[in-house]
Amino acid sequence: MDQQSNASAPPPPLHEPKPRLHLSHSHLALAAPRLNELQREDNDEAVKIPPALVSPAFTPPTTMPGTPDLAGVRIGKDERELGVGMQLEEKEPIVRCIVRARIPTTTGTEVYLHLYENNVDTKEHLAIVFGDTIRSTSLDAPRPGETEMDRMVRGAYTGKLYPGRTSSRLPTDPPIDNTPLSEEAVREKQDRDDAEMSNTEVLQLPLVRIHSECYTGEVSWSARCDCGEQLDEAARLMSLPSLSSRSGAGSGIATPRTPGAPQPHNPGGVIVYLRQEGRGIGLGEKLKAYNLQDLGNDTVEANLLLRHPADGRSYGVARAILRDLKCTRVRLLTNNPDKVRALEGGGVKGESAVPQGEERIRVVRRVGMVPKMWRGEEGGVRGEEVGKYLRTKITKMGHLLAEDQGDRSLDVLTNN
Ligand SMILES: Nc1nc2c(ncn2[C@@H]2O[C@H](COP(=O)(O)OP(=O)(O)OP(=O)(O)O)[C@@H](O)[C@H]2O)c(=O)[nH]1
Repeated sequence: MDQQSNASAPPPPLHEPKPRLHLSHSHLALAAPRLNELQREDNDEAVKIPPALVSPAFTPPTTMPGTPDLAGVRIGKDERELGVGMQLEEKEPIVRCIVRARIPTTTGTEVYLHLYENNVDTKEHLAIVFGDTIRSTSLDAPRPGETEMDRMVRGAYTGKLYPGRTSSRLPTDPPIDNTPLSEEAVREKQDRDDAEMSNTEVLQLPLVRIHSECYTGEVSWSARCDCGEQLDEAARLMSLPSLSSRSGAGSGIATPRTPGAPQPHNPGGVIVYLRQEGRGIGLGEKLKAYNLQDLGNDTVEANLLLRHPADGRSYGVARAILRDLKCTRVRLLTNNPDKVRALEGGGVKGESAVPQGEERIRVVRRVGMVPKMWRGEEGGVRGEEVGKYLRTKITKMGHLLAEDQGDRSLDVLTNN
């Protein structure tokens, strides 16, 4: 006998298979000299036994004080132009937040984990949301036939859940308004000149990090890369109390507030966690790349020797997730210019089709991520291997770091 269910009908699937990435000739050309050298060595049977692996150092779960200038640096014209390493997408992805849940963390900060589905791949991309002001439009949208319990179970509630709660909304909540903005309203918002924003206004924009999955750096304590440290640091910065001016930067301490003065609104933060392991090549291929690195290649050469692009990632899903979270003007934590370009819409072939009634993302400021080792701080990932990796990111992948920071850091790295 059919059982009556009061659960809402599942939404239609969003997924369509993603076209395979193509390797450009320039990638192979870059790798060719090293490839020839390897082949020559191979013929001579002279492949050297790799030096012993350095023991992996532990990436501390907590981060040290020390805060970059959270107002960030203005984005210049060059950073807005299309990069060479980026994978172009055929169309703007569509995303939908399937479920959200509160996660109390070991540092005491509560975050809201949002799990997304999309129409370009079958991966479970995530948004880790800090603060209570950022909400997902697709999660909050009512679904036909759903009950209040359904809404609470999928995380579409306001405030906090507690035993016995029966409504997903609080009596004081304003009605849900999911009407798309008119074209005129969008244009009006977009026309505002970001350059005219004061630092105080900029600090009211959400802090965003687009992070790509790194099993080795985040789970198995790898000191080959800085991924684990960057994830911890992004979380630490997003957990800081509202920073209302630059004077708080550098100390890791929020600017003291004058008693009675209006409290600055905390803009919150988002780590978009993309399942693009190994810069998009997957864990298996990344492990092969590590073996090629032990054989004397750098991180870019190793990818190319495996016939993968130096960087096989794309950021359309991140763009769509940020729009879903209504984070359209952001401070972006990154050294990677491709992320700035891609978020602003440079990652789609031809004209970027931003869905009607939605805004284009603007990276109003870029906040650099400087490794602790470079800042002369304790902790963080250190060692010769991460040094080489960071140097390659600067010299071959165009990562943006101030000259003096770069030079100093390279000294630290090479004298290690
Ligand atoms: N193929 C490959 N991938 C790596 C290697 N080391 C780290 N990764 C991957 O690189 C990605 C980390 O990049 P991110 O930290 O998101 O970004 P980024 O390009 O370094 O730029 P930032 O925003 O400045 O950190 C993850 O997917 C890692 O798995 C490597 O040696 N080879």
